[in-house]
Amino acid sequence: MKNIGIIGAGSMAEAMLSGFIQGEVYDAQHIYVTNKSNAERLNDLQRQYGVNISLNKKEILEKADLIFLAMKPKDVKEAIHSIKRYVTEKHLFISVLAGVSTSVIEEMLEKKVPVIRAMPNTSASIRLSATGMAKGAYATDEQLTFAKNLFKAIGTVEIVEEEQLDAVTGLAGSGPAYIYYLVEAMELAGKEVGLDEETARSFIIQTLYGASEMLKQTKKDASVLRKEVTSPGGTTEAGIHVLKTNGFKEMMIECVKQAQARSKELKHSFNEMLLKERA
Ligand SMILES: NC(=O)C1=CN([C@@H]2O[C@H](COP(=O)(O)OP(=O)(O)OC[C@H]3O[C@@H](n4cnc5c(N)ncnc54)[C@H](O)[C@@H]3O)[C@@H](O)[C@H]2O)C=CC1
Ligand SMILES: O=C(O)[C@@H]1CCC=N1
Repeated sequence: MKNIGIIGAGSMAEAMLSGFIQGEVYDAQHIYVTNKSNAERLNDLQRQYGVNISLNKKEILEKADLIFLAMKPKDVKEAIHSIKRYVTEKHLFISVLAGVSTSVIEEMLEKKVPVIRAMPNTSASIRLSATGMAKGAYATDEQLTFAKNLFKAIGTVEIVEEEQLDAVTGLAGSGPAYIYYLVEAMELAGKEVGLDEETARSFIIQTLYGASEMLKQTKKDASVLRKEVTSPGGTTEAGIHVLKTNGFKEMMIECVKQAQARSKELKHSFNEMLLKERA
């Protein structure tokens, strides 16, 4: 695929194009970005990354053969309506939209277009995304392999059943935000235990990084690694007791389940919409 077109120039789009450029997967000159009408945002992206920009959807579809859909789910219908007349057999679509199934996109495009769904996260911007991926009815295995290799350049990729993408969204698509929220709490804790902001932040980042690498490199269960930290009657036990007695695990499970449920809600709302339109 020579050129990519990214429709929707927001947080996820920027994370991906940044990763593609950093990973030398696509030169900026081969990336075309558009959004609904925010020329200033597009100019900022062009200044920062050197990508091509245009508010002319026809131009984007003519220039690019690989098209990323990266608008919010609520905007997908209008976005697809604005491009479908320009879609040809040269196009392969990769959608990163939460909760919008490939069949819905195919129906909105009114063509048997190859569509692949990817659920990355914003760590793609530093090429450390965790991406789940599934192909639609008209995408080939070769196209799925191409898409997988593309996202492997900006992190890890797991091919899943499309039905599992709601779970992937809840766990990993939204996952960075849970960690950032934990860090916000730890930063407040650092302040309350008498550390200045910069010192606390430095300790927190290294502790998170170290724990992440311990999980990755030792391949030990988190419960085992936690026990290795927890001296009987020591400081860790005192801290973990607070988490246990306040339902920390139960809250995290519910957090992920609610995010998955929202992804399913989005999916069902689009299916309902299409059913009504067919009627
Ligand atoms: N932000 C994240 O961490 C992740 C987001 N996603 C998915 O990526 C998509 C975008 O999310 P964000 O980047 O956070 O949203 P965002 O609001 O930052 O970006 C959305 C972009 O779509 C553009 N847009 C809206 N209507 C359009 C139209 N008709 N034509 C062209 N562009 C249009 C907007 O101008 C905006 O630039 C969502 O579907 C979300 O589910 C997926 C994984 C992670
Ligand atoms: O919050 C959202 O809906 C998007 C999808 C996964 C992460 N952000």
